[in-house]
Amino acid sequence: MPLRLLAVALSLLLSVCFLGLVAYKFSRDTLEHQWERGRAVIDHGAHWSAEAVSFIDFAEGIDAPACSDAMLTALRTRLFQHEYIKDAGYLDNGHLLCTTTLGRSVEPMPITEPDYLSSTGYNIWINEPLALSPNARGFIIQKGHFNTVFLLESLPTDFPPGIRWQAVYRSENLTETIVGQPGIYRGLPNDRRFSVTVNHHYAEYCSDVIPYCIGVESNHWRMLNEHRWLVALVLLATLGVFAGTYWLLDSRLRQYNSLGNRVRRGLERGRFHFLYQPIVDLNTGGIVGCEVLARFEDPLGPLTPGEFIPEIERRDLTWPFTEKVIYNAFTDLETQRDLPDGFGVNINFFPQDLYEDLSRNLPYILPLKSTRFRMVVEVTEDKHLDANSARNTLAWLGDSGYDVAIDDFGTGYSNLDKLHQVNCQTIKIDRSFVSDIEEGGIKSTFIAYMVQIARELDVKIVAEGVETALQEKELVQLGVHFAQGWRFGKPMNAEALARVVACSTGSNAPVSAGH
Ligand SMILES: Nc1nc2c(ncn2[C@@H]2O[C@@H]3COP(=O)(O)O[C@H]4[C@@H](O)[C@H](n5cnc6c(=O)[nH]c(N)nc65)O[C@@H]4COP(=O)(O)O[C@H]3[C@H]2O)c(=O)[nH]1
Repeated sequence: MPLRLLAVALSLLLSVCFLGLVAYKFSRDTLEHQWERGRAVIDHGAHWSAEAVSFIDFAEGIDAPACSDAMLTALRTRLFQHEYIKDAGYLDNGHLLCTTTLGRSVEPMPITEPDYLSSTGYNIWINEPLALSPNARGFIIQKGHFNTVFLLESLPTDFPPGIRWQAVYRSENLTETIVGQPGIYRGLPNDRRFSVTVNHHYAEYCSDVIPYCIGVESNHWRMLNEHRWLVALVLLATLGVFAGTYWLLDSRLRQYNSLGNRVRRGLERGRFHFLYQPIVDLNTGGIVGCEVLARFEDPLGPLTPGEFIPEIERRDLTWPFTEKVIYNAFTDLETQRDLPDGFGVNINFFPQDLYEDLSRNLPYILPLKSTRFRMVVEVTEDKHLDANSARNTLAWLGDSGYDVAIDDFGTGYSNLDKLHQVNCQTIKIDRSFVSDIEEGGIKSTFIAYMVQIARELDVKIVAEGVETALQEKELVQLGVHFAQGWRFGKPMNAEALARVVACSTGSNAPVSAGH
């Protein structure tokens, strides 16, 4: 999956999670709020009914004539101790004779049939018009000669906008609205007094003291509409989460898959493999050696040497890489019986490894210890080779039986005058000189000069990048004895190399055998 798509997918997932969490929290808070307000309504009713029971008990015990000043004073005094009861009255024979707020009535007021008779003998009126004021409605609880009144407006019904509710009196066969919007209370079973649907939150609470319940419902869309600004803010934050996550992931993934990291991981996980390009003796046509060329491929695709070599240098992985090249190439080639003893295996070294003297570790590379091949160290000339330590290493390599070849000779830092200071056995003419032959370009004229210098210094000369018969012919005429290039074979695997070596005409005498 392309990196960007992966980053988008992960960021989307995270943003959705964020939005989900906020929605969940909002939803929980709303429910919590509903729960609190609903319970407050129920608690008020429950407290009031508890107060009513104790008040009526007290009133029954007053030792004073009915509706006398002494009785009314005792009742009023007691009312001060109660929070919820707003009025109390004395009844006889189905008529109300006096109340604490109005005093003794001139005319005894007939009372209506109660809405409900509790199992403990209390008569209950719900949503009843009250004597104390023309618009007042309330709850009335009565037993014996006394009743108590609770005003409906003292219920804490300050629900936030968007929440609808209904309080009901609920007995076995009666569900009567006390206050609120009809149709909200659902009468769910005890264990399921709570429900969340796509559109609604619904919760229901009942008092343990009296059969008094409330259903509270909030509509999600109405709530969202109520909290428009909050919703806009949350959406903006979600967008921020998406953008932030995308930026972070994208940069992390890019970093993870950067050239440098791919190459480092590739080195640890064996993503390199090696190909071999034949080096041919132009006089005999025999293949006398090969150059080992690294290839890289990981799940993200291949990388060219032009891409991975600079990364290896940048990350100071040059020596571990060269060790791997040597280990793999010699292990690989050793399995090919068709390759003759003394067959030249050219390995590209980094000049900085010669400078830092790391190549002295060569004897510890196992397949090299017992090899029947001959290793040629290929190195491009650069400033590192001017240093004494590099020169000493080159001398040590020669003494230890390794050949040294100066690669890409004639380009960049290479310098004919300095050649005699470097201990080398071969120089490799860069491809750019060879490809110039056909055009008769100025560069090709240097080849004759290089051949002459090589003769004087007694070093072999190999032409790189030979692609055509004409180039081959010209090189032979100029006195170049060894060549490498597509004309003789592209980089190939070890089996293919062994096959072409076996089929090649002429002697397969190693490169060091002559020039
Ligand atoms: N157009 C054309 N090209 C030809 C022809 N014959 C050979 N080549 C290419 O020329 C390059 C020769 O390798 P180089 O000069 O050592 O240059 C190498 C070498 O400097 C570096 N490299 C490759 N493998 C290794 C390695 O294992 N270690 C180190 N240190 N460097 C390596 O990467 C460079 C490029 O390697 P490659 O891409 O494999 O490219 C190789 C080879 O494939 C031809 O006839 N025509």
